[in-house]
Amino acid sequence: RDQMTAKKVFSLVFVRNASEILLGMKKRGFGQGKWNGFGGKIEPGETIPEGAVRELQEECGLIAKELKNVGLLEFKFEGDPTLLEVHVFETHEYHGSVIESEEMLPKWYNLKNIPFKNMWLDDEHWFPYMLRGEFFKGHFLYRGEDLILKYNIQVLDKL
Ligand SMILES: Cc1cc(-c2ccco2)c2oc(N)nc2c1
Repeated sequence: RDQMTAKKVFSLVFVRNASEILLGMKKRGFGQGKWNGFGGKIEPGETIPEGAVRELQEECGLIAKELKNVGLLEFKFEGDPTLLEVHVFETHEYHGSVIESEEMLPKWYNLKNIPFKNMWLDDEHWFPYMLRGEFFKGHFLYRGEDLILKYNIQVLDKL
């Protein structure tokens, strides 16, 4: 059946320094109660990187001076035709100071101590690719938020 696949495009930005990664505890809405990168829906009229820079500043106060696209994640929820397309970025060069927002409580984590038990279940599968600097594409099928039915991850050469 040719079902209109409603696609929603999101950004997801991780701020890195040599040994740490900045995560935000989502205080409300989608993904509430989970540590994640900073991001949100790409708005009409903005490019994906522009949306990524905007959401990062809105959610934690930092202004990214450069963004590196490190991967692409696609999510489906069983019983929901919507495809979530999440463009993952890293930044190592930024200015401003980290502030708590209504959406997010930011916290630096040592790369050896990432709180996967309080993150989306898919993160444990693809974080190693990101931390190795590999460009990855992953697809995950969820049943609710607490069960991954199927997934695949591939390492891609740069686009
Ligand atoms: C289903 C899903 C969605 C997101 C998301 C939405 C907006 C930004 O990210 C995720 O992020 C992570 N790490 N796992 C995720 C799973």
